[in-house]
Amino acid sequence: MSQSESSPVYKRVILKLSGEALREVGSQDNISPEIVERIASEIRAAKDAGDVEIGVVVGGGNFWRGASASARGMDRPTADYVGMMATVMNALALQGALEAEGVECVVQSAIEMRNVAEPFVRRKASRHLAAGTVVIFAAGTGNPFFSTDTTAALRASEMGADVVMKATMVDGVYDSDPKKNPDAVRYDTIDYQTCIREELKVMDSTAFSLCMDNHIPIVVFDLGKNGNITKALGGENIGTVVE
Ligand SMILES: Nc1ncnc2c1ncn2[C@@H]1O[C@H](COP(=O)(O)OP(=O)(O)OP(=O)(O)O)[C@@H](O)[C@H]1O
Ligand SMILES: O=c1ccn([C@@H]2O[C@H](COP(=O)(O)O)[C@@H](O)[C@H]2O)c(=O)[nH]1
Repeated sequence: MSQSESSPVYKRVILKLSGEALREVGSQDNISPEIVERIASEIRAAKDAGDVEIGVVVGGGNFWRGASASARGMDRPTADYVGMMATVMNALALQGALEAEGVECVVQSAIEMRNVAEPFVRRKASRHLAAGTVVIFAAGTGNPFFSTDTTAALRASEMGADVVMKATMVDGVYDSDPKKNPDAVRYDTIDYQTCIREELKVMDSTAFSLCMDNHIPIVVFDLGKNGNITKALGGENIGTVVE
């Protein structure tokens, strides 16, 4: 992929932010204001640098994961609704940080909570994006048994986005989980079918399938490295491309 100054590589992007990455390693706080500020300033820099429309889906893994709570005995749908609420907390924190950076921003929630967020309305969200406003999609899909990765794939499909950028705790897609296998090998590019067939758990298979069906490439990159969000949104090749 090459970047030209006159035509941005991506017109409309869905940026999936890891919830887990919002927590500082070793801290008791689920959200690090410093990390959120850094992310917000990188998003601002990307907007300043180019004409890119940015929708954000934020995960909830810094607070809660429904599947883990369910494995410990909690009813799965209830556990999943708790997880979706967690994403709303992260969305509000990010909204505050973006506004402090002077970035126009709204939160749209898939579960109605009008005191803190607009309800998710597809056409309104699309208009916000077209006007240059960052839209943070909170509360996942609004349905249990899904993930925020699937939410990113879904919102990207609905919004006609060019790409899903998954900013996470690893720097790409490997042939096995690099956190468990130090000998894991990273791919520069990989196809959706291989990710699904080999059960590469960097994203769930529903998310891979939805992107595949709608021809939306996915870029997986390391959120922990300063400047990566700005680079990725600017079209720099800094992770694994799934297409
Ligand atoms: N084949 C693989 N390649 C890369 N990462 C993998 C692979 N298999 C498993 N993983 C794991 O997937 C994780 C990223 O996916 P996951 O959805 O769990 O995180 P996240 O996006 O940070 O989530 P959350 O938003 O829930 O906090 C990585 O931290 C990595 O350990
Ligand atoms: O559409 C959705 C999205 C999320 N959930 C629940 O929220 C948590 C946190 O999301 P992550 O993708 O793990 O960051 C998730 O574990 C689910 O429990 C959901 O139910 N539906």
